[in-house]
Amino acid sequence: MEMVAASCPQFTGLRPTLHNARSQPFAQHFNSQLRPSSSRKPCRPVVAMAGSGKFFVGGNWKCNGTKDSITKLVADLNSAKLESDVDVVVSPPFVYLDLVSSSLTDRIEVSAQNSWIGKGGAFTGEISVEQLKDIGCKWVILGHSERRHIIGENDQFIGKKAAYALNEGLGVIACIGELLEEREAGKTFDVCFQQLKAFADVVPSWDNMVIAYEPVWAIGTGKVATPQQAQEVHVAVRDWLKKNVSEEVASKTRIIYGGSVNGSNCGELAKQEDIDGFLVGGASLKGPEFATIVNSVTAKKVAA
Ligand SMILES: O=C(CO)COP(=O)(O)O
Repeated sequence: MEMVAASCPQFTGLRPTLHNARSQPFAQHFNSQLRPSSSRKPCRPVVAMAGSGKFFVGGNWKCNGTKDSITKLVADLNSAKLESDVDVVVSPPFVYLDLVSSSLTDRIEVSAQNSWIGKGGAFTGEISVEQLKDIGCKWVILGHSERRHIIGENDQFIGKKAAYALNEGLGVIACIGELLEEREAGKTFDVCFQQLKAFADVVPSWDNMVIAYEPVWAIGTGKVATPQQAQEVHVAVRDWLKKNVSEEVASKTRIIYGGSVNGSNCGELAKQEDIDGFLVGGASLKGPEFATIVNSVTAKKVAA
């Protein structure tokens, strides 16, 4: 890490220098359920490394797996050799969270794929932040494009979920990214900035936030963004944070890339200065390949 700190600005804090409103009334209704900001508890850091600039790799298992396949995946992860200077998180489906959380090595933290917007109660089918913490979850993925575009969550609803989770002490992996037609219309930055702003408007702190840039056209398609395409957006996101939040948040917040990352393309992506890790879908279901992606931090060190 020392060699990296000496030569790579992104590990020193001296960095050079992207909806669907299915039901606005639904989101508005729950706005009123949130406590006013003045009565919120200050954000409790759950993970000491958040904001440290450490490489971050998350595995989003989405709606995949069975008890048998997940038990095997956990065994593979438990025996994998992982570079030490990487934050590693896996995100199983809700029903397997407890199983994973109780059988996975402490080396890897566990994340949920969603959380309720406020305190639990009469919300059929939802899972509260309090319940996630109860079973050892440290993180939650919010704003994933599948929830934005398939389930219909809008920017404000997602922002409020993030604010609630952060206030209650969970780390948030906040996803942003453009659709193919938005990219082709030259709106990539506009879309990402609008999604970012919805987070920035409400979150109490960026200390436990990781931003995942996931171009929707690259998710599950095998069509990975080129390292240059990803780097270009990561730089723009960092610049937006610098101008609209603070220089410190811009330099400390990890911006990770997601979209068809695999064991073969991770090295070239990791070398990009502003790519601070990955959010991996399909390839995270294979323990050895996921380990290769985690260990792509070595490519970053060499590049630095
Ligand atoms: O959506 C993703 C991670 O959240 C990326 O999925 P894939 O890696 O399967 O493209």
